[in-house]
Amino acid sequence: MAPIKSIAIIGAGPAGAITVDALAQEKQFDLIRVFERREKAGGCWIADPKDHVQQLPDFDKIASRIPDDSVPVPSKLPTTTPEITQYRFAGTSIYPTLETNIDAFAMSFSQEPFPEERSALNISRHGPQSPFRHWKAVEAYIQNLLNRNGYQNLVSYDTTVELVQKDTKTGKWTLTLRKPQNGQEDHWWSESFDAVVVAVGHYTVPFIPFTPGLAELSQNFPGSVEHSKAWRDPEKYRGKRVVVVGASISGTDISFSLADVAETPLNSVVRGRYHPYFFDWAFQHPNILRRPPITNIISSRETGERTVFFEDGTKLENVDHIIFGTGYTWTLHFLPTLAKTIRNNRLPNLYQHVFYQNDPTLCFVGAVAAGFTFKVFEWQAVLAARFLAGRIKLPPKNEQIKWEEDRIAYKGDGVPFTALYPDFEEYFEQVRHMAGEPTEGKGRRLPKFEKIWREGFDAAHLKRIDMWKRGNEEARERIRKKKAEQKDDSSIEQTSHL
Ligand SMILES: Cc1cc2nc3c(=O)[nH]c(=O)nc-3n(C[C@H](O)[C@H](O)[C@H](O)COP(=O)(O)OP(=O)(O)OC[C@H]3O[C@@H](n4cnc5c(N)ncnc54)[C@H](O)[C@@H]3O)c2cc1C
Repeated sequence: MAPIKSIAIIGAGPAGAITVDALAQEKQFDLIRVFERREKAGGCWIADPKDHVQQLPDFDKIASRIPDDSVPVPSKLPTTTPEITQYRFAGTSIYPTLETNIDAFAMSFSQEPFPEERSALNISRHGPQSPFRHWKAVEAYIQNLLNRNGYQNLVSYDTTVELVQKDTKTGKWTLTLRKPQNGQEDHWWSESFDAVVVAVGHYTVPFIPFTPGLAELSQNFPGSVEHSKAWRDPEKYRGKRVVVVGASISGTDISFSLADVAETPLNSVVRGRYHPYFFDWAFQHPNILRRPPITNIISSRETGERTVFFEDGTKLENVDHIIFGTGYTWTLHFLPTLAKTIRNNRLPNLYQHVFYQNDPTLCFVGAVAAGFTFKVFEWQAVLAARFLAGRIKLPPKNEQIKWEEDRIAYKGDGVPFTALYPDFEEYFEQVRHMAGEPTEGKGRRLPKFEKIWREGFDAAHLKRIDMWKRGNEEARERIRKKKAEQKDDSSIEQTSHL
């Protein structure tokens, strides 16, 4: 491999930010450039400045199983912004009360502890000593990482990478870039690099399972179908008849937040990734009615019908809202050939989830499922940086392929392939050994995996279970009191009739 002198990083979220530091600390590269389509760093942890996303636009696209996230880049540079761009920019998942869901110290990078400050708005459901952090603290944490050492100068904000192509003659990667120009035509240009690190996350394009009648419902009753990405505040749903679909992190949080707000009972569709020991507690809320998956929806603008049918043959009429907490679809619109190979929310041919086997000058940081995210990004970033600096070699391609085959045999070929849970330590240590130690002060040092991180990770889940148990108990108490009051009222009434 020819020496790597210039590197492009796509994305300035947590993965991109730590990659900048890992690359810079190798002190080996002439040029590091970061391209970020948002106006500032932070990725998933920055709010939409306009916060206009009450309902996601272009519902037809998100209702299909695999949303089309591609922007055609013609050989002649276009003069107008492709329409679909609107959809790709469609807001963030940030809502005012969002907090981290794992303990701050288990989530932080190894050399940058999370600031001590607790929930900025003091809205934590876990009390003042919450181990979790408000999203604004995470945003500041990522931006601080880039503020040091002049890293901000390396970032081109408001810049979307629309296409990445390898020129086989020069061996360089060419990035086609686009920057909006304040009401005027977008500015398009290209830049070339020896290597590219993709750090774009995978929480952009909402996934909504195909459901007969859903698109019609959305058309007949705009605002009735939403994705958790558009979730902001429970008040909007007060007294409304709501179905929440999904029982992973978002679906559970939304169901629990609505249980005392929406019309009772709240209908929660629970199946699929439902975790019997963890999320189960939230669904034991007395106001939540678990429902099996939706089979069909019938709606009519003329008659006002909005009926949802479930797998067990039951139905629910006059539904006001269906909220899908059904996750996101991985997309890579700027690498169209690779994008086509994405299956079951994983990109095949990535050795150690980082190196594209056919050409390891294309690396990925963050192409893994949730769990210890920030630290995993750090380990991956350091591994990629050491390799691109020419300080370590990768095993031959056949061994890389064998690694992937073995993992498929162990984890399957779907989402669990990218889940490092429960073998976090094994992966962290493997990557650390591969990356090796810094030489002559060059490179970021990776510490040994500490058991305490894992304990912190598990403790966070226990804290959430405690919160749910407390909430359930309080709700039961409220219901008991209400029933007792009603009983008192009716006995007074009866007495007065005597
Ligand atoms: C609601 C929600 C809550 C979460 N809570 C937690 C939590 O508590 N703890 C935890 O560890 N994880 C959590 N996560 C997971 C989250 O994905 C990670 O915390 C982390 O933000 C992922 O970092 P990333 O850098 O890989 O991706 P992102 O944070 O998504 O950043 C990717 C960046 O790439 C940019 N980008 C994408 N495509 C392009 C392009 N073509 N050109 C230029 N720029 C591009 C994006 O604008 C973005 O800034 C949560 C996710 C969501 C959605």
